[in-house]
Amino acid sequence: MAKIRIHEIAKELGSSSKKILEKAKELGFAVTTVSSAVSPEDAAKLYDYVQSGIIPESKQAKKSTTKQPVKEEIKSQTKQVDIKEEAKVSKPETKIVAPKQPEIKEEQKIKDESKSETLANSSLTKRRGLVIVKKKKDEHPKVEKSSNSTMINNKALESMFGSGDDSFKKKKKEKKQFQATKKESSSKIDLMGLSEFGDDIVIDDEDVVVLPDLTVKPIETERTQTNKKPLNVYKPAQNNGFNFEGGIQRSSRKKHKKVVKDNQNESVVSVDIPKEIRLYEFADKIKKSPSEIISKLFMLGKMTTKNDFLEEDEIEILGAEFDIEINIVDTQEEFDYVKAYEDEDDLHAESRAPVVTIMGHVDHGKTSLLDYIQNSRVASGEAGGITQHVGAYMVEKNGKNITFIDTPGHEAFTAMRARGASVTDIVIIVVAADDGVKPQTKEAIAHAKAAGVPIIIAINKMDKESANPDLVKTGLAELEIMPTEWGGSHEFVPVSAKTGMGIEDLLEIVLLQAEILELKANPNREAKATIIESSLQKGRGPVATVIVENGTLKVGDTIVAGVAFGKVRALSDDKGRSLKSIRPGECGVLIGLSEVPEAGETLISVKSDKEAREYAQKKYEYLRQKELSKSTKVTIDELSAKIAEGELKNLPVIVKADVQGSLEAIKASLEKLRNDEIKVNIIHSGVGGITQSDISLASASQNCVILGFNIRPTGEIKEKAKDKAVEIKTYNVIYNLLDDVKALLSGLMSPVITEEDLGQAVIRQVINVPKIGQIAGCMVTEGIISRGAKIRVIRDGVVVFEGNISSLKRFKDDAKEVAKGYECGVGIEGYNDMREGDYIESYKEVENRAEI
Ligand SMILES: Nc1nc2c(ncn2[C@@H]2O[C@H](COP(=O)(O)OP(=O)(O)OP(=O)(O)O)[C@@H](O)[C@H]2O)c(=O)[nH]1
Repeated sequence: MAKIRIHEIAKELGSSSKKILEKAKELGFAVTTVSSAVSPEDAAKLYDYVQSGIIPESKQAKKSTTKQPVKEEIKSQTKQVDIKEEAKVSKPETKIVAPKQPEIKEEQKIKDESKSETLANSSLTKRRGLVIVKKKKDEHPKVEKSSNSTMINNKALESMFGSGDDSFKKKKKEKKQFQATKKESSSKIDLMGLSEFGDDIVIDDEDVVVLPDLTVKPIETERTQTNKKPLNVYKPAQNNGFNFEGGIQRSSRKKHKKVVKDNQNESVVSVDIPKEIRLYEFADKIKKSPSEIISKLFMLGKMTTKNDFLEEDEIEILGAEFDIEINIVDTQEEFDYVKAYEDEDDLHAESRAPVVTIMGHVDHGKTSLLDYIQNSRVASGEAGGITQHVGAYMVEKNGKNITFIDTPGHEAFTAMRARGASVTDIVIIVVAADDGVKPQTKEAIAHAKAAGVPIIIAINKMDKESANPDLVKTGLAELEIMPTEWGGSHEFVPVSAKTGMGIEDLLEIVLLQAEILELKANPNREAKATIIESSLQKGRGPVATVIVENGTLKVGDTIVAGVAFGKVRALSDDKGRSLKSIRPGECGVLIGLSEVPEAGETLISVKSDKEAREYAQKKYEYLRQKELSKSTKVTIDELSAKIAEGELKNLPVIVKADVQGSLEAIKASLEKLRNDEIKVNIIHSGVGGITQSDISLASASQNCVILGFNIRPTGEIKEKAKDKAVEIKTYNVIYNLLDDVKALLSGLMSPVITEEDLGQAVIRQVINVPKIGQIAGCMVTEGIISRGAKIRVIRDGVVVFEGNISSLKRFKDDAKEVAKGYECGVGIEGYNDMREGDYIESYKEVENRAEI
């Protein structure tokens, strides 16, 4: 075989002859000049060496080249097995070198690419238009490998086009290096079983090839998008590889957290929260936005506004939600003048007068009893004979004072009775000996028991012939009120308010009981009293009946009672005699307050006007805010209930009364007047006469009525009411007021429709009249058949039709009605299926006014 000269090889390789000569020498070829020639095999080795720079095979190649014939010759010799095998391993390439020169070039190209790839590895991810594909190991001849590479190339492209996802993943993979927001699954592209394709980008240049990446556009698009990322709300969601829902929510929370954290850096780990706090104030205290609080509460089923007051449990839950330790502080203490009063030590205490409440069923004689005790005629002066308001009276017995609270017997005063019992030391329950235990007797006992006060039973009307004290005793025994003679612990005193029988005994038992109770108070300090009733009196202003619990109330004292405050201008007893002071356990009437205090309110004497004003103002502000808050704060349940209420018809009323006690009683009774369809809606109420603004308010509300109790409208007010067509109704007996309202409500209710049967007729014959239809020949069997009335057709006891009569004739004449025992012809509107033997029933619908 012709030898090849070094310079020829150099020429072919595009290198200098000198360099190739050196390379040949390095391979140990016997060459001296560039004109020296080498065998084609050696030339191939030289090619390889120059191109790859790898020597190893040089000597071996030499060896094997020289030994090849030997190997072939001694193929069968076992001694040569090692060499043969070695040769086998190292040979394949050699064998195909010559015919495969172009392939070598191709491989070289690939290698060049690989090399450039290797160089590019560090900056690989910045490149576009190239995809790194892992090469298969050199197990196959290079031709195949080369074609394989082409195939891989094709397959890769195919895969990229066919499965956009995969290529996308690949891109993500690359992108990941410079943007870590998208954590996509890093699944690998499986090309021709090359499961590691697309794996980590740490590339061994022997094993990879770089392929053109035709998916460059999407990548660019995505990159552009990526660059715009800051606006992307889903950003955190992409980060967490879970579900979107959670992702979005978490994202927002996370985002918030970040913002809040900055705020929180101002430290909110533990905070003092006042008991009464509005939502926005709370938000401010815990460094959150009100909307965050509102949405938290909304999740808990509470609809709130930022001005609403939060309830204690809401505050606690919110604290837990935001992980903040909350100490609830009671700010009411600020204006809790009662507590401030009680906090002061009471070292000195003297015995005081007992406060007694008389309770009992209506007409059992409470007022008569008190009247007798007082030696006056209170009962006779009362309108309708019913006590209208709570009064307090004082009597003297054996040089000691006893204060009585007279609670009205009407059921409407239940609430006030309960209140009366709470300031009471002893309760006398009056039971008429001729009537026994009645519902209000039971109620009174329940109140007294609840207040935990001793009960004395006065069996009244003992003068009556029908008096049966045992009836009272057995009735009360059922309520666990046992007389002492039956082994119980309650005193039963038979009395007569009419004759005065037993009344002295009753008073003595009261004093005895008071002694047992050891009632004590300190008369030498500021007064603490309870408002029993209050009213606005012309020329006197707000007037309040009080019972002093502790201390002494004196004229000139600075006082506060709820939102009312002032100086005691005058004090008087129940008979109007002026007093200088009222001692503990005693009662009296005072004037001097800034406004009408609520019945049941505690009154305290304070040291300065400023103090009194501050307390009152703070309480006023507190109540006002509370009221405002109450009107806006609704739970979801309440909301739906309110919507349902919209269906409810209501009677708007304005109630005005002379005294607070009556007003409360009327309001309580009116609120009870309701059913599923209607209710009374008290749009305004107050103590005092009817004012211009009451009229304006009433005229602004449709169908509003002004109800006055023990008050009369003056000429001017009357005029205005007439002008504005506002109805004013005044009363001096509660029953009458309630009856009238009931009647008004009944008018609002849908009428009750009832049926009135008129009569029945049996059909004996049915004839068809052309153009008219069926006419039934009937015999009236009961009552009458009336033409104007409604009818129903009854067949075998079953109603088969209901409607109206179209014609009713007696012989040939039209008839208005046909009575029992007569025959008639009946035509029915729109009904032509009458049969012999059917009954026709005639009836009338009557509308009755509904009553509540
Ligand atoms: N015979 C007799 N009649 C009495 C006695 N006590 C009261 N009455 C009469 O019973 C009626 C009701 O008496 P009141 O004192 O008004 O009864 P009340 O329990 O105060 O009634 P209210 O104020 O409506 O709660 C009056 O007609 C009294 O004259 C009594 O001891 N004997």
